[in-house]
Amino acid sequence: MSIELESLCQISISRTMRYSGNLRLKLLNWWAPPNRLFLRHKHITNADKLPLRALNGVNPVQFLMDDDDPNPNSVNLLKETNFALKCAKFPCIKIGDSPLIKLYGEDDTILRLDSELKHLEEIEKVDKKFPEPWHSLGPTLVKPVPQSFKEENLEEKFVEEPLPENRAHWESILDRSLKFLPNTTSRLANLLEKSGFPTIRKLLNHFPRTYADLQNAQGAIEDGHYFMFKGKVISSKGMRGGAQFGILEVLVGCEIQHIESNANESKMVYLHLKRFYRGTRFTSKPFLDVIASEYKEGDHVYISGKVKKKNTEDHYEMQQYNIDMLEKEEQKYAHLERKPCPVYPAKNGLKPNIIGDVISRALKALNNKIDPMPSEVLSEFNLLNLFDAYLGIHRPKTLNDADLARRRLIFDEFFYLQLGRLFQMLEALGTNLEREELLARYRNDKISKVCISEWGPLTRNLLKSLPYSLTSSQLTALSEIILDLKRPIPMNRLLQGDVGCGKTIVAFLSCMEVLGSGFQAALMVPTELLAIQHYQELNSLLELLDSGTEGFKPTIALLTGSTSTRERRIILKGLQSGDISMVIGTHSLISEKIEFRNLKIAVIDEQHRFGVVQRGRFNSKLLSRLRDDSMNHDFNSDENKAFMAPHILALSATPIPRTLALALHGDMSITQITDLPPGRQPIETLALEGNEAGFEKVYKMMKDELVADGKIYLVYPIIEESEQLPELHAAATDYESISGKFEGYNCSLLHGRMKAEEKEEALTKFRDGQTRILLATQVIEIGVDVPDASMMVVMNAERFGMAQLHQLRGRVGRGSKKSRCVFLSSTSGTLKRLKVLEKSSDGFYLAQADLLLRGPGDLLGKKQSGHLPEFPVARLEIDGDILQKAHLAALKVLSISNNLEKYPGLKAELSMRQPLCILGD
Ligand SMILES: Nc1ncnc2c1ncn2[C@@H]1O[C@H](COP(=O)(O)OP(=O)(O)OP(=O)(O)O)[C@@H](O)[C@H]1O
Repeated sequence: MSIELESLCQISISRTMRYSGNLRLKLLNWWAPPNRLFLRHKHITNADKLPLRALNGVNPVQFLMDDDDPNPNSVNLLKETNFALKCAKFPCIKIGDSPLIKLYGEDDTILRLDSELKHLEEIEKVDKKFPEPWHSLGPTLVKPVPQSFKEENLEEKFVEEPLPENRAHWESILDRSLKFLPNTTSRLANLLEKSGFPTIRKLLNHFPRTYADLQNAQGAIEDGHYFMFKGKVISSKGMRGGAQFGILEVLVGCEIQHIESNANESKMVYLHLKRFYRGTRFTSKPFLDVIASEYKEGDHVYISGKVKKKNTEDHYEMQQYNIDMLEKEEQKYAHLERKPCPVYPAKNGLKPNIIGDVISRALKALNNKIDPMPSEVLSEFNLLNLFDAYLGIHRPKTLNDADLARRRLIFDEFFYLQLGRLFQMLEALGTNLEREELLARYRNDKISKVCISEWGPLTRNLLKSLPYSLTSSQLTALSEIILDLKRPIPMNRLLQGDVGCGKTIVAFLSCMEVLGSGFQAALMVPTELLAIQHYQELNSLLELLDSGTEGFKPTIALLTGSTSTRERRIILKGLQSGDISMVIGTHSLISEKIEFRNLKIAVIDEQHRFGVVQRGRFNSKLLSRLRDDSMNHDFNSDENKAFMAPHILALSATPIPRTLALALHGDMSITQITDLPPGRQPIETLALEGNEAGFEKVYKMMKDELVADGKIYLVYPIIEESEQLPELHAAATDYESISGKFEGYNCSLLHGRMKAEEKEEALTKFRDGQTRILLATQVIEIGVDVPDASMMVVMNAERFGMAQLHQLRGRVGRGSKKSRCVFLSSTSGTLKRLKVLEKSSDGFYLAQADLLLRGPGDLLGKKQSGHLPEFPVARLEIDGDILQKAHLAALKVLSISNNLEKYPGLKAELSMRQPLCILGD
């Protein structure tokens, strides 16, 4: 009985088995020289796949079924099997006289490149006991291939394999299983899959940990180093290594320059290249002869890999190597340039060499059609195409190649993140016009001139009444915001500025622009204290309004957790009816019960404390109302404007470097206030050890400050003394002793456990000058504004993060008075970090330094960094410029095709990387 294969390269026995119940094919073949199949007893089990090859491409291969099976059942079963039935399902195998049986479905049929020899090698490679052949480092050189195994032709077939309809080329290759790679047995593919490489993309994204220096073996050859050689094969032997394995040993002689003596002298070194094949079946003579015959005496070869000295002088052993045949004359005499050699990290027990070897094969299977990135983006942003990037990172000729490749791969990480966020935002918009409008805004993020005359009368009125003039960056920021407010789509803007730069007034004026045209505004802040402060400040500014001109004075309400039920009810009613124009409050503003009549702007102060989720909730609450309403969606009609999602203006004093801001808020426009109001004096900063001498010095400084009419904040890490942390100073505990020490100057206490009115009273007394020393915890960190506070002392300062300390320091120096800040450390060891603050008062610089020092997670704190996506290659702290480019590129792509219809490849890639984005989260 025989099975005929029709140019078939692989049979999945498991499919046959499944199909034919208990059928066990006893195949006699193992591996094949040109015209015959070697017969060997082998039971094929359910899981086995046997790679086969049509030996001359035309004649069918014959498999002989062994009728001498010691187990008669299998033969009987075979005989009893109704092949006619099977053949209907598998029409390309012929069993006996039956019609052909097809083993795979149309899509799965892949022409395999496997040679039996390669198959055996792979089995070796997964074996843990022996070192594996080393992956190729010289892709330009020719590899010796046994005559009958025409690898190149088969590779071509792999690449040109017809793709299923609607599947882009890059999608079909990069996202395919490793099974489809040339020379990869299913056993190896399964092993790779289990180790975390289910697709070719995953494998190619396993980047080298570092690059070893692959040197031309000209000088001294050091043990354990990577070298490349050119030489001639002296002998090639296949040997039995006992009953369990076969060994191929190729001896190569290389003539190298002997640098220890005269420069013109050369010497011979001998390389013993060893490869092991584990398994009794690899000990047979025919097998050993065939592997040995791959290399013939006198062959010119190129070898690269790690050397190990042998006992005999000038003899080296190489078990991790790559060998390529040098066929062209110029290759034989060309100088070998030193180059980087990728060193891969192991993964889930999989050895780096196996990984490197499969990566080599994957690279061979790719071509430059795999890149979905539009060519205009590649050229505008000076990027390598993806194919070259993969080659560059895995097989660089120079370290510069690797660096260029790395930049392209980082670009992708950022680009798809930005594209996803922007795409999602555009998807949420109804019409094409709105999308174009939004993109136009992103493109012209910066405005060139400020036109105050185009602002609303209320805004101009308040501006005129201010006791100071806005700085130029405050004016530009406000213009950008007002321009956004006039547009028919919701703004999503982040206003950043260092502590005390005057963001609040910009936010107030933005709200006035909206209130003046009859809409409502909401200002949400993280603490009650801040809500009260803003409420008081806005009311006192409105008092200054020149009531004679326009006559409209908006009504402002304060809504916090401490607002009484009765008052709350009145406020909610007022917001619903529109009688209240603006509400300032804490996160109670996003509670479900609040209904606005026509909210047009929501300002979120210190937005990083609320996190992206809460910001989104504010938004979606109103969005859902918009969707629920059965009105027509013409955004320009006045009625509909009331139901449009509100404009969002987020304020952030935490100086997030632009890089981080983009990564976090890729979907937001960013405005930065870069200057401070005039007349500010630099804060004199001192970092001291909090020992006796340190405290004495500080008390002396405090006394001087009080005598000079100053006001002092004392900041503590905790409220009450703690037994667990005896070294920490506590605000409430210190109150008595400080009051005693500075007799004649009143002190007050402010901490989170106090009631809202008590906090307000303490702050008001301090602001009014009734108390001159305020002992506080970090509740004052955010937004507290007492312009004439002139000194701050922070106890156990190392307990606070750098950004936090910078925020705290920003509570002083907010007026024209010269101010000082002292950071006291618990020990001398912790003083060093605090000294950085002595040198710089630039929040952005400090944040950047923090980012470099501690990485993004630490800078933002756990809560917020959870919103940061993970970047496998990129490091936010150093790759900010690439992120910026990626942002621009994403905008460019979307402005050409805002639904990505023109770029199906990008869309496919995006859906693969961020499926929720395309599906609609
Ligand atoms: N252009 C200006 N000229 C003079 N003083 C100004 C100007 N703008 C704002 N101020 C004042 O500067 C102080 C700090 O402003 P504001 O509280 O708005 O800063 P901020 O950026 O919100 O700071 P923080 O991040 O600390 O909350 C306030 O007292 C404010 O009145």
